[in-house]
Amino acid sequence: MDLLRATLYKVIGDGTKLMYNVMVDKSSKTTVNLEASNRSTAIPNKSTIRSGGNKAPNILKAPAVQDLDPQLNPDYNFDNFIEGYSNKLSRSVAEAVAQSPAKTVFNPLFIHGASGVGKTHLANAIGTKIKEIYPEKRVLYVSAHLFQVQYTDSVRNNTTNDFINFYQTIDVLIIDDIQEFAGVTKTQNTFFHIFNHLHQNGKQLILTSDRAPVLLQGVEERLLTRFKWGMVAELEKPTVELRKNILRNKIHRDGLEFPPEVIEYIAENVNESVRDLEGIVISIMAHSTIYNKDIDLELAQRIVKKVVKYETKAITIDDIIGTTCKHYEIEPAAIYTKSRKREVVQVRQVAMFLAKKHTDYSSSRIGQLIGNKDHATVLHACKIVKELCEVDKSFHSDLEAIENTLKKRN
Ligand SMILES: Nc1ncnc2c1ncn2[C@@H]1O[C@H](COP(=O)(O)OP(=O)(O)OP(=O)(O)O)[C@@H](O)[C@H]1O
Repeated sequence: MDLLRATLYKVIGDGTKLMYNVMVDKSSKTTVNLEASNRSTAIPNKSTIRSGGNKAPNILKAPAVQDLDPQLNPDYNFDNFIEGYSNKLSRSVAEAVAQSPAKTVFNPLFIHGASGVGKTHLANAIGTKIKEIYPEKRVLYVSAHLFQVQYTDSVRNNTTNDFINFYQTIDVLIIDDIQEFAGVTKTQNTFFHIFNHLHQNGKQLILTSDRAPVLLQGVEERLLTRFKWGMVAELEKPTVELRKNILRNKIHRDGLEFPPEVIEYIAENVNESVRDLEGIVISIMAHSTIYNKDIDLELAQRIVKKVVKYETKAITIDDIIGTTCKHYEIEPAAIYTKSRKREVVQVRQVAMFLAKKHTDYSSSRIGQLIGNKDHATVLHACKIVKELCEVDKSFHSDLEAIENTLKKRN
């Protein structure tokens, strides 16, 4: 008793009251699961509760709502989850679940999408909102990885019953990155039982994954079918408009000011993940502060280039001809004619210049492919284009526009 008391005071707090009840079932040699109210409990003084981080679920602590740290990130809420076309559906469903956990048809709610599109944010937002509206609910956010570690520990320590009992007391269970369960059969099996228990008892499950259920290889079919019982909602890659809004919001929240063309540039070129957008804002801010430099397009371009993998799919002569003709509004067929019309000649020259700059073809080959000319014509075209660029602003910006279109075609 003394040892137990001293340990409880140390771990939970002074004055923790220990109540226990030992039942031994000699006939079956199995552990008896008791209802929470009958089970041994240790109720800490409210003033001395310490956040244990739910690292290893402690059955002694399980029944007290106020003693369960939901492990939610309060920075991830609905207020700062910006809505756009690509996440509208998922966000609406998430809000419905937050308003009425386990009372909608969205149970389980399975949110999937590529890395950095906001799955963890949205899942946390649901949990945070539920805690706001229903403080008495036992909400728990846990990564699939941590769930698996806890399960493995419980097997090692022979406390798997406690582990399962603990999870069966949760009202809203959020498991992030469920794809991590692939290939770990025993964890899946245990989760299957927890899932069934919670679902049958009217508890809400929220799962996130980097892929849709049908693509989750290494996850048992019986789990996959359950994942599809409720709502499978995809968070798509953010559209350019959403990226702009997220950027503006972040910049505003951080008390910064970025010129509009910088926001446009970042939003147009960083199109995979919101995490990348946030990283770029931080890098730009750091560079501007450390080097005492204004935030301008040039700085943004330098930083974006380091972060974004420009897929350098080789530019072809056909790409160049197509883009240049489109820009100058002439038919590509005109390039291959003998026409000496000024506009056709100029388009040929621009195409030759761009081919020299962006492809590895020799001048003779470029000449052959663009209007069947010789290599001297190609070199002459390059010289003319360069000279024109230096003296004619509008010609220069035409060329830049064509080059930008060529880069973006990837
Ligand atoms: N719509 C949004 N509005 C505001 N911030 C967002 C939005 N979507 C994502 N974010 C932010 O982007 C970052 C990455 O989001 P999050 O971690 O939720 O992505 P994820 O899809 O869970 O990624 P992963 O699969 O790699 O874990 C977070 O800082 C998050 O706040």
